[in-house]
Amino acid sequence: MTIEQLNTQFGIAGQLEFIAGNGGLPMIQVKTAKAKALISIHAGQVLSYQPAGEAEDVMFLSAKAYYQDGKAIKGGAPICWPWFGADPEGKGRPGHGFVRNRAWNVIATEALANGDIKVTVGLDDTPETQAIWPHAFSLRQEIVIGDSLNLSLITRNTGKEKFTITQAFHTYFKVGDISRAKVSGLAGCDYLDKAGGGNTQKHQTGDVTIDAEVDRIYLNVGNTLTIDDAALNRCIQITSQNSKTAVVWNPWEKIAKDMADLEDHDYQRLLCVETTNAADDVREVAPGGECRLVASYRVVRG
Ligand SMILES: O=P(O)(O)OC[C@H]1O[C@H](O)[C@H](O)[C@@H](O)[C@@H]1O
Repeated sequence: MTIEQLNTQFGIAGQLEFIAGNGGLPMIQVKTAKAKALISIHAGQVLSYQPAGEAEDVMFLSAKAYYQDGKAIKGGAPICWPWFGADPEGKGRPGHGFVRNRAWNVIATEALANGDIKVTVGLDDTPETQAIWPHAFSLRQEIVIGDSLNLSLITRNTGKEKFTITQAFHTYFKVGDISRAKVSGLAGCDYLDKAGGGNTQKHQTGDVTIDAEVDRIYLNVGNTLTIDDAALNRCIQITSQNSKTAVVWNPWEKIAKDMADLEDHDYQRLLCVETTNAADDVREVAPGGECRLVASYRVVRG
């Protein structure tokens, strides 16, 4: 569909507009009394979310991000699906699955009675996806933009055999200074430490602080985590549903330098705190069944 057709069918006057974004990719711009947001239809990915009255975006978006078919967009809230991390079957398929680098569809847009905007984007199986992952599915992301940002990722099994998935909202949060940021809510949890390519189980005591590469899958987590960002003088509260694992990732200096789609110093300004079903938190979806992963983000002060 052209931008004009998208606006005719799904635009909401004064609040939601389709635009040609970076790389000419179709994007959805939302501006309401409560917040503004930018959503890419490519990858079905929220790129930006800023509540009204806040000086800074909640999300980090790389100035060197790719905006092209076949590539993931570095920043915002990429969707890892139907696997998180390396190919679980070791067949050489791409890390983090195959939906973060291809076009999705707009399913619906709606202005809710409370002033929030709801956008639903989705992807169904095609012969191309069947060749990568031989299952029939309907994947939907419901994005509700208001005082908080609520993301629901809904997997429906439209085939005749059960399948299993792991998945993530691989969200990049913007931080003012990584050396003064911390994550609370994970004390007492065990985690798989994947930094440096390792995979050892460790135990978290106290808040998580970052002064080197961090790549961890926390196990048996609760449903509220908080990023305390002293430099921006704000906290971001992350609440989840149907998630027993959370990933904390920061590439630190060397890996950031080696990534073509990050500026050298970006590691100081980003922190991924990912709401996931990862590691042993594997979900089985029966024929006709569904699995719903939910993450909500809210800026909290004081
Ligand atoms: O660069 P990407 O493919 O987007 O992955 C970035 C990172 O994502 C996750 O957090 C993984 O745990 C990391 O191992 C990975 O390096």
